Amino acid sequence: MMESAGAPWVGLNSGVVLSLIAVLWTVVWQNLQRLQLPQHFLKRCIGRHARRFAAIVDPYLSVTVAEYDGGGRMRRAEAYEEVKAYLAETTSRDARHLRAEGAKGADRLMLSMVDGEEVADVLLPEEGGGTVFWWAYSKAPPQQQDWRWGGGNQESRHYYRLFFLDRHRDVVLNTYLPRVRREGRAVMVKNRRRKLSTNISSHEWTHVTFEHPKTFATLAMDPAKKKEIVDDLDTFKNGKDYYARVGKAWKRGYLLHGPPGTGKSAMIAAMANHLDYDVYDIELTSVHSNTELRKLFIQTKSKSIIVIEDIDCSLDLTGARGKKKDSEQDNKAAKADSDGKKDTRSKVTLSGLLNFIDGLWSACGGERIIVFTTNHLEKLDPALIRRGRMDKHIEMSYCGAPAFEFLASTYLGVQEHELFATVGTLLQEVDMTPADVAENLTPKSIDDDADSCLRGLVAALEKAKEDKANGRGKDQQPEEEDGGAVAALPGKSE
Ligand SMILES: Nc1ncnc2c1ncn2[C@@H]1O[C@H](COP(=O)(O)OP(=O)(O)OP(=O)(O)O)[C@@H](O)[C@H]1O
Ligand SMILES: [Mg+2]
Repeated sequence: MMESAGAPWVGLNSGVVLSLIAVLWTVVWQNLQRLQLPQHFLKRCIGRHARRFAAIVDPYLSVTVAEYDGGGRMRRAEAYEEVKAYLAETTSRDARHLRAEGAKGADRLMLSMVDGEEVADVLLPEEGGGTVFWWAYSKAPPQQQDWRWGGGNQESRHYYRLFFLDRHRDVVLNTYLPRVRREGRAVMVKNRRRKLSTNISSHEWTHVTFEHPKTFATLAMDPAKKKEIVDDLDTFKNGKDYYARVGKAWKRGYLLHGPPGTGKSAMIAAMANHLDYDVYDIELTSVHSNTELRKLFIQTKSKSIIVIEDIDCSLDLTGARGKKKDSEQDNKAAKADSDGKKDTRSKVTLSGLLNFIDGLWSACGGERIIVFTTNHLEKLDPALIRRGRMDKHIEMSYCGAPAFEFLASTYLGVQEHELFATVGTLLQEVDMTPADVAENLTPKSIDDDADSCLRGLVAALEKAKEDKANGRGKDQQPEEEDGGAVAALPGKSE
């Protein structure tokens, strides 16, 4: 049953009616003042009657759910997201003008109201049924905003407003709104498309839908090692109670190290797919200070993997903590180089990063994984990678025979072949990354088959062996800019 008679109060007509009443009220007020009645009498009189009068003029109360609440502009209010999701699911049939966004699943759309649109909603039968509420969607004009929200940004902020009668106050606050939030959360989970976010500037994330195909099923590595990692991730994901019980922040740090092309980035994608988490890829060189790093972190949501790739390249970490006073370094970090030289390294300091990892973790809720990757483990400050910060160190190494056989099965669909033994022996003699092996196993033309691909791989391995014998192997490749030799190569673990 719809109380459609109530609609005009919140519709276009309400504006006209209220204006008339406002004019009348002003006239009455001015005449009362002219009568020169004592102020306290006026106040008491108005106070007593004002609520009753307001209830006659507009019997509807309202609850506003704003896009950004008291937490500032950093993060959209959860309640707002939940109401939006709830209304998208339950009332899109009633609204006349809708906005559509892509949802999970290629053909699906998530619908929401456009500005100024109103829809009705009713209580469920078990909640008493029948009672009608009105939801309106609108935006606050820029001048009404808190200046802290946008600085110079004059964008409007949106809000949902629920209208209801005074006699329904209890049921709205204690039954209806809690259900709206619950159901909204369920809709969000259903429609959730995972995001890959990266910081385009020092304080702002931008995101695309995360659709990386890599899974643990297609990641070549020692099966025992793979199982250990998958178990570790599962234990973490299901460990909410455990972390609460032992009083630890619900987070886990992984350090992936190994030469280029050994699958570190592929492993991160597999982790995100396995856990169904979002990924935040922090580009440290765009972050100008520790404060900005903190701001970026505060904006991340739970159920996410925060990634800092090639940590040794983006940050001057070695011994930084010992050499300089932290606060001094923090201050300096915010300023440009005095000699005007362009510094491509981040101004984030080691102490800033350490605070970021363990200090703030605890304050910002849980279920976050942080992953560092590096090609040079020995360059990292021990403080950064000690257990408790980087709980699990995973070495990604050159391709061994088992990894090769796994790749042959994935890429070519062959489990056995006469060249397997030759490839296995050659892989013991030369270092080839899984990336290079995978590339050799990828058919390049329509005529390529398992045979030709494997022969190509054998040829590539023999050439690498010859180069190594002639002193042109990987170990002799260019030295680093700072003159240090390329790190000692880790042995095969497979
Ligand atoms: N162990 C592996 N199993 C399956 N594919 C792999 C493996 N290692 C690498 N690859 C493939 O090789 C390519 C490069 O790998 P990836 O980018 O993960 O290397 P990386 O270790 O992150 O290198 P870098 O240190 O240069 O960032 C990817 O396409 C990936 O799918
Ligand atoms: Mg990588």
